[in-house]
Amino acid sequence: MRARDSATQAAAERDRVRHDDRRDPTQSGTADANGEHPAMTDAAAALLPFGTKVLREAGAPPLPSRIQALNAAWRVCGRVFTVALAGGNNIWLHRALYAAGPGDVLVVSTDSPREYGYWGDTLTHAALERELGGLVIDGAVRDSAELCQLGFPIFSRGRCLRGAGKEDSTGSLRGPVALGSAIVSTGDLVVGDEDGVVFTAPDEVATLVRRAATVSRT
Ligand SMILES: O=C([O-])CC(=O)C(=O)O
Ligand SMILES: [Mg+2]
Repeated sequence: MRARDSATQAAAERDRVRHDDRRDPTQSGTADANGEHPAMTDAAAALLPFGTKVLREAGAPPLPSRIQALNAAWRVCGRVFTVALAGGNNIWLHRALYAAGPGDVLVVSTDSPREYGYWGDTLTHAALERELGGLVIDGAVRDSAELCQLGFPIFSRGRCLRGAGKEDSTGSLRGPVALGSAIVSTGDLVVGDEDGVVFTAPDEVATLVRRAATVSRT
């Protein structure tokens, strides 16, 4: 099977799973034939049953509201892998694809006042091949029709036609990144849905889940 065919099939399967029941931990995320979530950490699986609104009310810090799902039906939940980009250049995203692991969600800061389309269909096909969990970027993306078909969950500032350069440039992987006033670290957990994106440190997950269960009941 050609790589693109298998990536498209994988995306279709993810989309099917995601749409079946977006709040049921046995049905959401990237499930294998046994319904298991091999790429999802236990901490991410604990957050999976809750929407961002409940998690926010339970105390999870939000990312800036300018970062929204490209398709409102998408949901993302996983371990964070951070990427810092120099404005107008996406070489560190290409590097991140091969440094991040299955299930990881790339959380990306950019430092340019001008807008660029940092991510598109080519990077999405590579991310699907690498079984990454999603993209959260404080910047824009392009090729949006293809992105919506591929189903890889993308949360961004919207769309921009201007392409990003690929020259070697300043940037980093795995360091703390600032998205607005939120500081996100590799190993944090991130959840995104139609209302926005929240994140949490791993040692806060148990408390957050307890509070979220209470919020859900009230
Ligand atoms: O310029 C880039 O690498 C972003 C893009 O359009 C793609 O991934 O298809
Ligand atoms: Mg493209």
